[in-house]
Amino acid sequence: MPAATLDAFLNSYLGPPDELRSAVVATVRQLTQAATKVRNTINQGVLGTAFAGTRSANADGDIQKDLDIFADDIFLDAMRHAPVALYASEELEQPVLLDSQAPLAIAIDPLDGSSNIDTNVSIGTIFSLLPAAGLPATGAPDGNPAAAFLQAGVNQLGAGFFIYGPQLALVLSLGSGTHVFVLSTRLGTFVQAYESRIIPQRTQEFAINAANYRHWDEAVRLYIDDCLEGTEGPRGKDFNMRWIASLVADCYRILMRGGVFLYPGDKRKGYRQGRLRLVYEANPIAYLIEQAGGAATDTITRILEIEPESLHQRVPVVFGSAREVARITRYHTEPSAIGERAPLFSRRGLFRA
Ligand SMILES: O=P(O)(O)OC[C@H]1O[C@](O)(COP(=O)(O)O)[C@@H](O)[C@@H]1O
Ligand SMILES: [Mg+2]
Ligand SMILES: [Mg+2]
Repeated sequence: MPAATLDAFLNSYLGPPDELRSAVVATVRQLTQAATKVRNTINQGVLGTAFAGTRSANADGDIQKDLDIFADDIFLDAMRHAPVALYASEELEQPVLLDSQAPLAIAIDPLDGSSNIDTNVSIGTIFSLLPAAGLPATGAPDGNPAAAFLQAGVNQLGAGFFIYGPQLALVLSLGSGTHVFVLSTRLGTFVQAYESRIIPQRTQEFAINAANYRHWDEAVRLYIDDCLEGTEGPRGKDFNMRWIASLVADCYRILMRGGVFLYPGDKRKGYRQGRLRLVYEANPIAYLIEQAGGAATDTITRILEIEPESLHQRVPVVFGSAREVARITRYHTEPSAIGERAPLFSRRGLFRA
C-alpha cells in the first residue's frame, strides 16, 4: 500500500535510530518547505515583477535570471535549518560551509529549465544528498570545500527534484525505489501519488534538441536518423519526439511513460561535454532513473560511476528506458556495425528492437 503522505513515507524510512537517516529526513522536510515558497512566487508569474529581468552570469557562464537567484537564496536559507555541512549550487562558484559538524552535503540546481520561466512551462529544483562525514569536505587540506562533492553518484544517500508544473510534485528516492508526491493544497501536505515508478524497458519516444543535429557526432546522428526512418528504417517502428527544454519535465515524462533523453556532447564551442552538470543535474537524475529500473550513461559509461573532477563539470547525458539506453551505447561502441548501415540496412538484425 502506498504511504498516504510524504510524512508517513519519511517516518517509515527512518527505521531504527541512525544519524544519517534522520539527517536525510530532516533535510527533505526543509526542502519541501522551501520548494513550496518558490512555487508560491512562481505562481505569481509576471506579477512577481522582480523576477522579470536578467542578472549576470553564473559560475558556468549561463545568464542568471532573478528567479534563479531567488530560488537559490530560499534553498540556501532552508539548509541553514537542516543538518547540512555544505551547500553547493549551480548559482554559486564555491560551496557554502554551513555547519562543519553536520553529516550531509547537498548539491542543488535551484531552478532548472530557466529558459522556460517566461513561457509558463514547467521548471524545477534538482537536489543530490551526499555524506559529508569522513570527507576532506569541511576542512579540505587544500582548503577547497568543493572537494566534498567530488564523489561518484553511487555515494548519494538520496536524490530528487521538485517540478513546478500544473502540480507541485516531488520525485524522490532514498535508495529504495523512486516515488512521486504531489502537494495537496486541500490537505496542506505532500501526498503520495505513485509508489515505486517502473520505467518500461522499451520505448518509441526520444527527447533531444534536434536543432543541434549538425553539431552532433556521427553516432548520435545515426541513432536519430534510424529513429526518424520509422517503419521504413532499421528500427521497423515509428518514433515520437518530445523536447521540453526543462530537464525535470523531460525526466518526469519518462518516469511516467518511458522514453529516452539525450543531451550529448557536440561540436559547438563549450559543448564538448554537453550542457548538463554532473554533480547537481546528471547524478541526481541518474539515481532516480536507476531506482525506477531505467539506465543513465554519458553515452558509454554509467553516470553514477563517474568520479567528478570539478564541481561544475558538464557531462553528456543519455537516460531513460534501459534497452534504448543500451542501444545508444552500441551506436557509440560498435562503429563497425554503424559502418555497415545504409543502403541495405545490414545492421537490421543487430539494431531491431
Ligand atoms: O536550451 P537547450 O540547449 O535545449 O538546453 C535545455 C536544457 O538546459 C537546461 O535548462 C539546463 O538547466 P538550467 O536551466 O538549470 O541551466 C535543462 O533543464 C534542459 O534540459
Ligand atoms: Mg538545470
Ligand atoms: Mg538552474
